[in-house]
Amino acid sequence: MIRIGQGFDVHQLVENRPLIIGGIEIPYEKGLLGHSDADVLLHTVADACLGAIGEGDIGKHFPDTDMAFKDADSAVLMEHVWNIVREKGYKLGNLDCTIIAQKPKMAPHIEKIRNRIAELLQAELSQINVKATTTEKLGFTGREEGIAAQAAVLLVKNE
Ligand SMILES: Nc1ccn([C@@H]2O[C@H](COP(=O)(O)O)[C@@H](O)[C@H]2O)c(=O)n1
Ligand SMILES: C[C@@]1(CO)OP(=O)(O)OP(=O)(O)OC[C@H]1O
Repeated sequence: MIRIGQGFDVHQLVENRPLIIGGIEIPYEKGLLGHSDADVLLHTVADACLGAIGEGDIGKHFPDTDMAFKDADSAVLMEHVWNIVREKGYKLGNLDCTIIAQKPKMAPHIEKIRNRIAELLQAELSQINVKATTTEKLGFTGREEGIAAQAAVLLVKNE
């Protein structure tokens, strides 16, 4: 059996926060605001995985009202989600995701992010694709008020 999931997330860009995307810290003058480390890409991937197995979303598993998740490392949340996926008997088919950011330029960081996600999902590099796009200065991402991410995942049931 195969299952498809999709994810979408947005976090506000503010001063005095580190910019963490896809499990890596990116040197930049601003960072993303959230209850956790606000890793917009890992939240999106986690949501896509939870969606594929019919397990709701990360807010259900890690409520932003719970101080246990204050400043949480989203890589740890992602590992937790991936354990749920594995316990249900699924492995990764492939993951495709997009970071929507006017700035910073993501291209120099894409391979590192891809490697980190492959590590977190216990997958081959060829199963993971990470893209970036601007919105041509349009909308909240274009005004650099925030960064969004979306993902599509295919999970395959172990034989
Ligand atoms: N934050 C970003 C946004 C885009 N890129 C790369 O630039 C290419 C062109 O972007 P457009 O928004 O004009 O389509 C895009 O395909 C990415 O390769 C980036 O590195 N960082
Ligand atoms: C990750 C969680 C939990 O710390 O908080 P945030 O970092 O605010 O992220 P969001 O994508 O708004 O929702 C999921 C949350 O419950």
